[in-house]
Amino acid sequence: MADATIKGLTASTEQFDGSDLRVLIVHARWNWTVIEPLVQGAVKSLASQGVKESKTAIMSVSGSFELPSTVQIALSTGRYDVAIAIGVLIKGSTMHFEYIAEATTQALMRVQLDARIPVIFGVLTCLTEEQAQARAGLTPGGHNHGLDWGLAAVEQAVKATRIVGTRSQQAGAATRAI
Ligand SMILES: Nc1c(NC[C@H](O)[C@H](O)[C@H](O)CO)[nH]c(=O)[nH]c1=O
Ligand SMILES: CC(=O)[C@@H](O)COP(=O)(O)O
Repeated sequence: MADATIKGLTASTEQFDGSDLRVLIVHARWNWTVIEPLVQGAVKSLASQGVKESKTAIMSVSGSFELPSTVQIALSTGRYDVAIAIGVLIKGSTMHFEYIAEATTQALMRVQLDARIPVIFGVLTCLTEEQAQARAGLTPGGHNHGLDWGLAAVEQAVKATRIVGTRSQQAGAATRAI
């Protein structure tokens, strides 16, 4: 019998309505065979929670290192309620992996805190190609993590809206304060 695992995302007991959300996906093109199913998984998950295709923007960048700046610039437009940054780093023979993994992770955290808009961390940091394939649901027993990123995106965006109000409510509050 295969070893049981306790790992993984437990679904919330609450259902989140994504129908009003504007979602940005920025993905790298490095390691495309794994990126493509991850992006498809995220899109499928968003749609299953009501996010409209017309309100889902998808942008690509070359590598994971380019994710933070592009997410930051896009969020600065005020057009999105949440972003999902998707990249796949696979350990090679130099220290490239370690530097990019660390810098990209730190930068994506900074971008979401500075923007006060949730950024979902869809960056896999894999030691082997097989690890990446399993996490994109490409091998038996694997699981497409893009599905989880879509769930996290809608939950975070809805919860952020509950805390600060919708953008039109925020605009109203600012006007009254002035
Ligand atoms: N090796 C991987 C990279 N490397 C490319 C960098 O992310 C970047 O595009 C380049 O250094 C130019 O700034 N990117 C990945 O996403 N995954 C890798 O495994
Ligand atoms: C710049 C690169 O992508 C490359 O030199 C990194 O090499 P490795 O993945 O073998 O560490």
